[in-house]
Amino acid sequence: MQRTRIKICGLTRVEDVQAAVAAGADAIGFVFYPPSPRHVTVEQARALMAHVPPFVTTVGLFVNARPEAVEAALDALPLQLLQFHGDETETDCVRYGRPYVRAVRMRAGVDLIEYAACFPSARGFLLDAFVEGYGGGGKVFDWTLIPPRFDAPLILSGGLDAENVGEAIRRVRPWAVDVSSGVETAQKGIKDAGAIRRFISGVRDADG
Ligand SMILES: O=C(O)c1ccccc1N[C@@H]1O[C@H](COP(=O)(O)O)[C@@H](O)[C@H]1O
Repeated sequence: MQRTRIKICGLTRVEDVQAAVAAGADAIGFVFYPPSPRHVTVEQARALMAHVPPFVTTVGLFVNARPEAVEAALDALPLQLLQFHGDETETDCVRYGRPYVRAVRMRAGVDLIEYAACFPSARGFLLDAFVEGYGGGGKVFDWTLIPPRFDAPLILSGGLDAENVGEAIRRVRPWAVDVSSGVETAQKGIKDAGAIRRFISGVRDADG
């Protein structure tokens, strides 16, 4: 059985980075999108990333960012993977010459196979529920919209938490899962170490 990879996203505090790493996260996401309550500046991200050990992937999340903003982050930070979560085209995503995953905002009518064909350079597709404000909405989408045969690595997100992640893995069998709201305290951007541990246990239980 494949071991489902786990990304914890939207970290804003050192203690949350440490909690995610200690619990066994494979990847840590930083949100460079000013309207988000999880937004971090390049300087904040630099301080947080100093606590990420080797072999934990650092992911930079961007939403319709100006190229200069993405380049400034890439110049200053050891980002290993980019996550484009807005309306970026393939040309927008590929211009940095870095590995990236393309977020797909899932709702009725989205044809994932057709969508993926427009992004042949993507390393994988991150499926999130369609919400106003682009993402991090804590909303689950209809997993039956995912075609049963989909070749690229699929990262499932959107409203996952410790209670539903096991069922999500058993039904979708994604390459990875990604969570933000589902491991937070009542305050967006502030993670709950216990919720992170429970989420990761839920993934491991489903992996068997
Ligand atoms: O986290 C945010 O604030 C955010 C803002 C804009 C785009 C994406 C964002 N987060 C990503 O959304 C998905 C689902 O998050 P959730 O678990 O439902 O809260 C996830 O990939 C986050 O990284």
